[in-house]
Amino acid sequence: MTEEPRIIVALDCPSEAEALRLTAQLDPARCRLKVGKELFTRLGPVFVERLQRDGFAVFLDLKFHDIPNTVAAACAAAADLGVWMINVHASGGRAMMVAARERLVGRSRPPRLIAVTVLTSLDETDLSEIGCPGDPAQRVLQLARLTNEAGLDGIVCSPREAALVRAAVGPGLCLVTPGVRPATTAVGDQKRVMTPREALVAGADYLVIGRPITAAPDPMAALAAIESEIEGLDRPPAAREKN
Ligand SMILES: O=c1ccn([C@@H]2O[C@H](COP(=O)(O)O)[C@@H](O)[C@H]2O)c(=O)[nH]1
Repeated sequence: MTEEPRIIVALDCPSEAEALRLTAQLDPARCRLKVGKELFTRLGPVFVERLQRDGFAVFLDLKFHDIPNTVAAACAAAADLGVWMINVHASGGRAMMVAARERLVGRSRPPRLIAVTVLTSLDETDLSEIGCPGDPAQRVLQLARLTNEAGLDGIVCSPREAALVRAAVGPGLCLVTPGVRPATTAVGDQKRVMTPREALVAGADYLVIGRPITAAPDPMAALAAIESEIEGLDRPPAAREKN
């Protein structure tokens, strides 16, 4: 595999031993890793540094959502770890996203800063219950536009909204999509999903995939099957230009 990996494996594990058992089977040339709230709360920055020493590019998925000053400071702390990508919630608003972006200016290798639009575990009914009635895709689009205006590098959305967002904001915004399920795997708590191939065809730059790989009997074989499914698909410009 010569090109930069488009698959980000969500390393959602209950312990360091379990996480290392998995990463020992994964190849940093073929996937990036996403460290989320569970692992970071248990193991902290030291574990992130360990993964990077092992050669993995790390997306630190802590989804900051707070007042601008607090989020900007948290982003600076995350950037100090030297990770590849960090994120905030777009619903924290324009001022919060701008503050986060500005706090990263001047660093020699800043992380890519992206914003979560609408969690892929939510559908129209869930959104209505939290006071946001309407089509999830329209809300994603609204938050994608706001994120773009705030000058961030990309968004997290479901692959179902990728084509709509691409058409509206163009090739410059990086689209990172969880909610990806190979046809034979369980959907679980995800509600807006597509297969890996469908996601890339729709315009996703990166696929975040957890349980279909991490819960597989042979994680590397599961990753290889996904690679075969997406082989030959062109990389969208946002991913080609900025790895
Ligand atoms: O909208 C979102 C934002 C983040 N996630 C994260 O992605 C992975 C998905 O894991 P699967 O096992 O493939 O469902 C997980 O770490 C989430 O926290 C998301 O799913 N949706």
